Amino acid sequence: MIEVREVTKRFGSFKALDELSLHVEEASVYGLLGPNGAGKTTLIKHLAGIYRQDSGQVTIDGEPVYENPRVKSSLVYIPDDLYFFSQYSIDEMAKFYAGIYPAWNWDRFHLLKQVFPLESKGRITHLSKGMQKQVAFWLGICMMPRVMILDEPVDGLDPVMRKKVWNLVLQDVAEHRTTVLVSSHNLRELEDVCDHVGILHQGKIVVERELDSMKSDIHKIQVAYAGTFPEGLFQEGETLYRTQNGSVFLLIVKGNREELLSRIRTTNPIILDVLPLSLEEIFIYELGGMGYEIKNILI
Ligand SMILES: Nc1ncnc2c1ncn2[C@@H]1O[C@H](COP(=O)(O)OP(=O)(O)OP(=O)(O)O)[C@@H](O)[C@H]1O
Repeated sequence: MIEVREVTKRFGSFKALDELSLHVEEASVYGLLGPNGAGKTTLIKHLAGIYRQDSGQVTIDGEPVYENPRVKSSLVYIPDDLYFFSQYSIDEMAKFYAGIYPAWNWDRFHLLKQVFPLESKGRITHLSKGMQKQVAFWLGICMMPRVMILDEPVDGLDPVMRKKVWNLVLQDVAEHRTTVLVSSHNLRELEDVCDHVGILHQGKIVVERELDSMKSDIHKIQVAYAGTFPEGLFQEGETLYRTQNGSVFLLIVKGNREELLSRIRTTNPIILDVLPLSLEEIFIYELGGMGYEIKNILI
């Protein structure tokens, strides 16, 4: 389990993380979203034990991460900018990691040759960016980590390989209770794999939600009336958004779906439809409701 408590990190006088708190349950996948410069990589480098926070705590399974070899030996960090020893082949890199990761699994390494179509004797640094990313996952998965920290993980991978890589990671979450934190700009990508998503903005988590409950809690409703809109139909805070086109109203409302619908029916609408709502729309309306400049937060 990953726990970040009131962490602040300054670079000079600039506060990159501002009393940030975050919690990731064991065997779950947490998606970290945010615009450029929000602080995602800075946070991730704290989780990987590369940066030391100015204040606050960063722990994994209750132990501080920074300068803690025991925690690091069960943690895999796949950064956006990968690094491999310049002369090493995949086989040589695997031998190197096998020597430092106690849970390294050679059977997995050989089995995964079927998934990653790469020549394991060639130099890694001669491979393309996407192929090097495949190597990072191949080796990372063989370390049998308890925690995986992934920064823009599938950036550079083709769609087929993205799917394969996510399948492997999610299989470990299900079978080995691996805990995953993944940063991305792509909400659509996170929607398929995460069970929690947090949005980071100017060094703070501004929204954090469990995806299943979020989707069942917010609704897009189209409704039309012969007369005027029955003001007072919704309580304060229930309506996140309302727009009117002639006699038709488009509403984004929070609450129990059946309860909301039966309440609306009592006002005798001439049209009442529930429309599909994407995760992206939910975040946009929620953030808008909180007074954030949405276009600056979600891309
Ligand atoms: N080593 C550093 N020295 C000074 N400022 C830094 C340093 N690292 C990060 N920053 C600043 O901290 C802020 C957060 O940077 P960070 O790389 O964490 O953002 P990010 O959310 O990962 O952005 P992106 O999506 O562009 O990768 C930025 O304003 C950046 O300029």
